[in-house]
Amino acid sequence: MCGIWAIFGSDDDVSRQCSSCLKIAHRGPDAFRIENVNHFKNCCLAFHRLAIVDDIYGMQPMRVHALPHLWMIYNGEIYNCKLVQKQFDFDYETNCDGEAILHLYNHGGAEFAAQHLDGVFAFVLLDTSERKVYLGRDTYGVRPAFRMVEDGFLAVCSEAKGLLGLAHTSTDHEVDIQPFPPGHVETYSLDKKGKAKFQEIKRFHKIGDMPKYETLAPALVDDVTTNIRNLLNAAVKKRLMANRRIGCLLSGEFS
Ligand SMILES: NC(=O)C[C@H](N)C(=O)O
Repeated sequence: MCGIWAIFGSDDDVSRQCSSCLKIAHRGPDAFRIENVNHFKNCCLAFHRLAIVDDIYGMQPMRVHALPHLWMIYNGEIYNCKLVQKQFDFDYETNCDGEAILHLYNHGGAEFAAQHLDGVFAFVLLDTSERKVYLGRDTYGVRPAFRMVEDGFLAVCSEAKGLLGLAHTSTDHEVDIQPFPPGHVETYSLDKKGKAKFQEIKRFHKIGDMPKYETLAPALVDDVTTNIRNLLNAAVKKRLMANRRIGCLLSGEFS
């Protein structure tokens, strides 16, 4: 799982507000971190981690020495992290899958990054040099993300309950907490006071369109059964990039 929580442009006491992130503590049994960004005092990022890849250096908010202006939290698995490293000749600092997002963003922007991720993800990326915040979510919305925007205040969380009680002027009944739309990237700018201003929302991919990244899908042959077996094998294989010894791939329903 993993849980992400972030606020920008708060007028309240951030050190008090950030305790709301504990409402999603169940999403990350391995470690948690709450971080307030220097020079961006009214913003805060928090992360609850279920460590799947690089449990030593993969903690978040993720930062790398080569890109000190970027702060990122994400919930997800990026199956093609090694592939994009080779493709674009990125110099990774960690072995964590999400580092790909930072380098892809640095290479071509947020939409480009989201388009080149083969995986499941919900991310919040803060670029302190551009004073911009980017939100992104995978095409199928496998990883959850909710957000609330209220007059310069932006709050994001893996679960809606992490946003309750945060609004400055509205009550929880009035506040507009929305699921973040799958397959989209949204941009906010931060003014001098750190207030978040909506800039744009872009659909980076939709179901049915060919993805921009190189798929590892095997070539189709004339036999349907062989195709199903090959595609299923490839789909399972690409998900085996985790450091965890045991995994469970499940599709189904419990009633
Ligand atoms: N689990 C996550 O959502 C983040 C990342 N893939 C990790 O292993 O920590």
